[in-house]
Amino acid sequence: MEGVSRTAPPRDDAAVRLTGLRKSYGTVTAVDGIDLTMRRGSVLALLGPNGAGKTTTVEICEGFTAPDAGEVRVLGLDPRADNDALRARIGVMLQGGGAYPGARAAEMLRLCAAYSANPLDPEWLLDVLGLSSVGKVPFRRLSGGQQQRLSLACALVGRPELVFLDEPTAGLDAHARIVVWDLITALRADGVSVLLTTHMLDEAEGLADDIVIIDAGRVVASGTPQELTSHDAGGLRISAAAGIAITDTAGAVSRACGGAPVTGAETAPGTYLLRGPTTPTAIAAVTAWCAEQDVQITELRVDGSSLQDVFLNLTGREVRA
Ligand SMILES: Nc1ncnc2c1ncn2[C@@H]1O[C@H](COP(=O)(O)OP(=O)(O)OP(=O)(O)O)[C@@H](O)[C@H]1O
Repeated sequence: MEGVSRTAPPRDDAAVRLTGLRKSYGTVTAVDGIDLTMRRGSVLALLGPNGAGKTTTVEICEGFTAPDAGEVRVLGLDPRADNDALRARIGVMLQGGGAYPGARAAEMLRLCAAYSANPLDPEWLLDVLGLSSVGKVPFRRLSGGQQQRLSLACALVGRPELVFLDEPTAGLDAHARIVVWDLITALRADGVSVLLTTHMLDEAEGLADDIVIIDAGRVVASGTPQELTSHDAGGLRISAAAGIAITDTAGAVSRACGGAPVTGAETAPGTYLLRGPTTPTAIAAVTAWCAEQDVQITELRVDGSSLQDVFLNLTGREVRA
């Protein structure tokens, strides 16, 4: 309009931006105030134990689930209000194929490709994912791993700018898993943003630029794999009878290590973590103290600062709890 100056709204450069996201199902709080920013062109892994709220978060981003509260921006758009505009720009890996179970694999992929103005070549994608030989097989007759790979192909065939992958390698054999990892790496090199959920720490560590660990619907840690692991100093993990005086053990280790700070905690009955030095002197001090107290150690392990340890320390659970 002449004489009216319009200022374009600022472009949201994040692939995904979540602010104060909440979602409950009846009395169950699935997402309890998640804030998250995902950079465009990056791979972000959402990690968390079962029931942490990963799938709910992703479903909200995809526009399938409405949040109770909070703001959601995906490629700068509202996934529900702007669903049509967004649908053409994102790829979603639906569990179970999200398709007519009678459709043949290649047919299904071509159908998905037909929704896009500039799709990838479906035959090429079938080949890359090792599905060429089952192109004529109906979806329901494919093995679980083949169905999984076809779902991935359907998510990618439209050349999305951003793709959501909910446990993309769950149930795949080692070879297929590597194929999928290579594909995700290639997508990232092409500038595609990838948000994946996973229970596999090596997958998150190997693929992701950024990791967000969620537990009970909240973000408990986030950062690059290096940032997450460098904050955790590690320690000595001990298994012995329940109820030993672990603070005394910590004191003995500290004295042996020249007064270095050492803290001790019983993380589960009979399982202890001594945070502090993990040197041969520290280990010798632990075994000497246990010998003096007649405490039988059944396991003594040096915890490095692996993502597994970070995860365990933050959530108190193994990844598949
Ligand atoms: N449609 C639903 N109706 C009721 N409760 C639900 C629904 N979807 C999820 N929940 C509950 O919300 C919580 C979070 O579930 P969600 O599936 O988001 O977790 P998750 O981290 O993806 O778990 P998993 O790794 O087991 O898939 C769980 O307690 C779950 O039982």
